[in-house]
Amino acid sequence: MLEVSINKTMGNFSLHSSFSSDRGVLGILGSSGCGKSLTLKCIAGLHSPDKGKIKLNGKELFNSDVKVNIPPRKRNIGYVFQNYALFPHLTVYKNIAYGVKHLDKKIRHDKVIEMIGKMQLSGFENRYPSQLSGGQQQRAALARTLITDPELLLLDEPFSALDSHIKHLLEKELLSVIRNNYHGIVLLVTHNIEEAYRLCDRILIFDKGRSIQIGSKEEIIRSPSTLTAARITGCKNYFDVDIIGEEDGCFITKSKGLILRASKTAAEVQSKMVAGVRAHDLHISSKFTNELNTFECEIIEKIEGIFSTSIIVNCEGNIFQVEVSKHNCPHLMGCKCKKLMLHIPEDRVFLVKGDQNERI
Ligand SMILES: Nc1ncnc2c1ncn2[C@@H]1O[C@H](COP(=O)(O)OP(=O)(O)OP(=O)(O)O)[C@@H](O)[C@H]1O
Repeated sequence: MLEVSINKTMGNFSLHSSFSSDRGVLGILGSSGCGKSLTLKCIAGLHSPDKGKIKLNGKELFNSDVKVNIPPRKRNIGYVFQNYALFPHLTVYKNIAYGVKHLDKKIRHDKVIEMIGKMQLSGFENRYPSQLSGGQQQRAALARTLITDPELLLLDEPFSALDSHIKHLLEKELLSVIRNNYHGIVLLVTHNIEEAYRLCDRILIFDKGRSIQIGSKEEIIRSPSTLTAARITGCKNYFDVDIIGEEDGCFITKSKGLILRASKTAAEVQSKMVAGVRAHDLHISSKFTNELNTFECEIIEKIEGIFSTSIIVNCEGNIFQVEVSKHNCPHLMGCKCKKLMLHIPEDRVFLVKGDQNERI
């Protein structure tokens, strides 16, 4: 178990990071400059927090109250950076052996060969980093870290230096390598919600130096706690609403001409809130229906993607983006009609507090 509760000021930036994580992959998500890497560096011991505590599997790594600050090399933490940080003048074999140079020669050799096999680098032992592909460099960097048996693995945007077409393949590969060979705690920093969703069990969201929400990925997508958390996790539709009543376990909300039902999930509801709904949770149809939370809407624009189309509609004065799969709704693609029915499932509408500072 990793427990972090730290404060640090760097120039005019203040970090307040507080979360805990057990085994499995925790994705750290947030916009640029919000303190993700700084948090990792504090955990690894490369920066010292001004105040707070860091505990790993019951061992105190940092505690400002009793002046504990274990040096980085004694923390038993593996750190893989964006650019892999392999030694350019050492071969793959020597790069991997570097982390266990204190071991007896024979034991060290056996360990390095075993790790080279696990990371599918057999045959590349004598190559230099410049003679490897991005994926091979990434696996060599991971091998060099995992050979030290770290209790915690920190991955700071390990895919950012790769082309997008091989990124997907390498993500899958990295994940299976980690799942098969590593059973500790993994923190993975990423900008990308899709990547976080594919690779992680839980997600931690950062905003302006603060950790603002942690939970299972399903929970974070279903119920973001703030407008920023909704936006960072890719929500396209949000609008101001007044809460005008309650009925059958739902809030009745009003936004311009739209009276919308929202399941009661928000912890604290005030009279004015922001309602959000994800583009892929909305349904549109050309057939008229009287179903609850279903409204007539007018098509403003269609933005065609490879596999799906974004349909922008005006519904009672509110603009919604709806994601429609081309495969499932081919009839909507060629549809020339201007009016459609928009269904907004009540259990997919979340309510968060409005904050003008959080608007884009
Ligand atoms: N050594 C430093 N000296 C002064 N300020 C720093 C230092 N390192 C980081 N910062 C500041 O701390 C803030 C957080 O930086 P951090 O690297 O943690 O961001 P991040 O969330 O990882 O961003 P990105 O996703 O762009 O890598 C930034 O405003 C940055 O300018």
